[in-house]
Amino acid sequence: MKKVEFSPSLMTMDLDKFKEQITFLNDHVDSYHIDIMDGHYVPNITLSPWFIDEVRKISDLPMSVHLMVTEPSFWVQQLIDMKCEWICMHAEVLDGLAFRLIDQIQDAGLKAGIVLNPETPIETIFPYIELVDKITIMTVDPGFAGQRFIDNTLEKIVALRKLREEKGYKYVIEMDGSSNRKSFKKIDAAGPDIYIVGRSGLFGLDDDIAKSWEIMSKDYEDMTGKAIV
Ligand SMILES: O=C(CO)[C@@H](O)[C@H](O)[C@H](O)COP(=O)(O)O
Ligand SMILES: [Co+2]
Repeated sequence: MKKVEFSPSLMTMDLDKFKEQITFLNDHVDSYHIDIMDGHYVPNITLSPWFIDEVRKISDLPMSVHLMVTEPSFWVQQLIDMKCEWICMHAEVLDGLAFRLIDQIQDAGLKAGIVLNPETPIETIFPYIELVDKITIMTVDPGFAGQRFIDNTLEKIVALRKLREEKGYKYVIEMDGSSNRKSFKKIDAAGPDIYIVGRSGLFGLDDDIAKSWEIMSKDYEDMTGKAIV
């Protein structure tokens, strides 16, 4: 069975424990999830390219940027210049830009991802789905941590897996939003490749990141019967 990956959403980490948490997670996770918001696409402002540079000083792990912005072109070029390994853009702002931006990212040797809001159907990205390296299904409304899990988004994960199997597409499937003890079982049944874990699933579980990781691993194992490897 293919290994499930966990990618911490760093906007929910404890900034007063930045070095301690990143140093610990470097040995346990496969990538970092960096939420960049512009205050327009969603009514919030969080991380930035500067933050990626700070993480890079103490980590060699791939960074996956989740761009919640109305002008993706501006941010994409900056992230390409920084050689950010995964650049993920919301499908809802890609009309008339999708092919150009996906090419731009991939021509630079980086990976292009597409993110879908809870109410956006997977059919929206069918014209370019065969090109993309990752598809992220939002399981909450974008913009904030601590929101309720939207169950019917999981149907899209199931459909994407089926489609990949049938057509031989290359994308990996990621979920983002409120993955924790309460939702692990239903997420596991849908079967994404990557779980984004934030405050409710990881950072908020204990003051000590090693203990939080241990609790999260146990939660996942209790709820799915599978160990985190
Ligand atoms: O993109 C977003 C929110 O717009 C996510 O990456 C969240 O940062 C994460 O899903 C929070 O998870 P919880 O803290 O709510 O569990
Ligand atoms: Co995100």
